[in-house]
Amino acid sequence: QLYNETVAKAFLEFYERTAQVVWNQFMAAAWNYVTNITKKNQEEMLYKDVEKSQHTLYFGTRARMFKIANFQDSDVKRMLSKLLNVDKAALPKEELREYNEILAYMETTYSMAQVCLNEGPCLPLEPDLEEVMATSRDQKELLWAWQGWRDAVGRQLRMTFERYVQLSNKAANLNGYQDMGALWRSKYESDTLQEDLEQLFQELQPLYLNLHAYVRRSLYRFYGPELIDLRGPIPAHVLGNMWAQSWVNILDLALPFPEKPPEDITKIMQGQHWKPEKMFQEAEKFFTSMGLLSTPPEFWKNSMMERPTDGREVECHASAWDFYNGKDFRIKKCTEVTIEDLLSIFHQMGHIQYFLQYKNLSVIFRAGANPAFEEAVGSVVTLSASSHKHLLNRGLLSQQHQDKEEEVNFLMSVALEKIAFIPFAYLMDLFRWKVFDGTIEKDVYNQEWWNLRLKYQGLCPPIPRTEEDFDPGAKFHISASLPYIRYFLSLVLQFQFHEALCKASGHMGPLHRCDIYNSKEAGKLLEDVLKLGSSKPWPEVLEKMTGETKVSTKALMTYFKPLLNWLVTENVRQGEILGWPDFSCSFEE
Ligand SMILES: C[C@H](NC(=O)O)C(=O)O
Ligand SMILES: [Zn+2]
Repeated sequence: QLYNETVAKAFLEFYERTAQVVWNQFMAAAWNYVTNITKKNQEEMLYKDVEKSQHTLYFGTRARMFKIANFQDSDVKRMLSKLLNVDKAALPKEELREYNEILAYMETTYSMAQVCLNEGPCLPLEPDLEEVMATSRDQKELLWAWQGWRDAVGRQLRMTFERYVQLSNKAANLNGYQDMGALWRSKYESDTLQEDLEQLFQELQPLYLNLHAYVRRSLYRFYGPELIDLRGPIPAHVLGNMWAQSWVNILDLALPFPEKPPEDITKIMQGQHWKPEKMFQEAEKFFTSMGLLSTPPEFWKNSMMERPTDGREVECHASAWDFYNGKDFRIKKCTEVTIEDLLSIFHQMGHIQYFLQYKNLSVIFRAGANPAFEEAVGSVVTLSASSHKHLLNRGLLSQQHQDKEEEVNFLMSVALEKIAFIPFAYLMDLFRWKVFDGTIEKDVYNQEWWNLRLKYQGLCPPIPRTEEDFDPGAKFHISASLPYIRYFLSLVLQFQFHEALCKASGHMGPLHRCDIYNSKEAGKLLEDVLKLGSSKPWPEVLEKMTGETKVSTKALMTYFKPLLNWLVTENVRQGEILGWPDFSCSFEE
């Protein structure tokens, strides 16, 4: 029986009404679990997850009966096609339960893991181990934290991860995808995604290789030749971050003009007695200054802004939550009073602003134009918020600091965050796509992980690794089964957005001096994009914002041009070898 468009619209309305309730109940149960990790709360969450999957499956199978090809209404067609992918709900009941238990086990193992000192306290990742990785300059202490974390998390997850891969691929197959990597990539609605990503990566290589060579020299000066080989990869534990994904914490070792050190904004914040709530208010104020939406009272009442002190076990990894009832939106973060955490809160508040802007759309369209758009919104605001102009205006700097040398110092601090991140963000899903498609077999997970870390990031493990280890599992998004290519694409997109919003705000001059704070024009441009959610193909949404339909590295390269010039000159002066030719990391069979 040919279902027609009228029936389809009624079907979608029925979906809409029921989905809001079912999704809201699941989100509430999931929130209760991650902010109070107990067996009971896990059971409650798993139960609500089953209900959500039953709902998804009920509507997903019935959506198949519509011949949408000859429908007129493009929204109806787009909504129905999105319902067709039911993800893990396609698994048989028993396997779905096993899969959900595996997902909960991996994420909980990560969130509860600690590294214990010989005698004395056990340290959690946030804030303790991350603090060690950021501030210690004793490579033995760094090694202790680096190895301890991987022993406590990665090793525990290895076997479970193998079963996770099997069930993920089975779910993907049941939805008509080759493997789970193919299902993840389908969110970008592009049949040239992988080639386009490789192209973007290649364009950014000169910037990364020059930064890598320069930082390697800086680390050589501090740690000496027994630790750093000027022609080789950098050991992964001395970059200021547990995963070497951001190098901003070793700015003091890599400052181009050390005689002009930047002000320590963390110290200034602490000196001004900033508290987490004030950090959240500061981030919200940025958005309202642009004429964008403010957060409802529920946000301030229900968010978790600090690690609880009542003994509750929580998942500290920062995240933003939409409860799909148009009213309840939250951020969960174990906030410390630091500039790094302030910028992270700007990022999370960007997710909240997206939720607020598209809250009146159908639940089916309450998502970013693609996952990278979701990540880019908060990050683009962070580019303005971290500018000297903005920090000075907000009383977080005492002077503008913009002579030529201070400007290079500033751009270096941004590059240590953004440019260092490029190869890490790229390889995270290169690894998982290969695991899902079988290119990387389970008995060489760790060796292949480090092959990619060497090839793309120019890093080696500080000590030989074995196949007892599972180092990728020591990164939150792998334990939580969260795709990561969104962050790579967002890295390029946020500079494209920044250029467009700065232009709209009437900014003149270098891109890195732009601050869109208070710009209603920039706010209007951003609002028009965010309120579309995922209702239109993302190239159309990108064109609305930037006039372009393709992701382009041009804006990013413009932003960092002064730094690249300085880096190339400096690296030539030092006679640096770019890259790490003919090196391999030592590996125990
Ligand atoms: C970049 C990414 N941000 C996030 O998860 O919010 C990370 O932390 O690895
Ligand atoms: Zn994010």
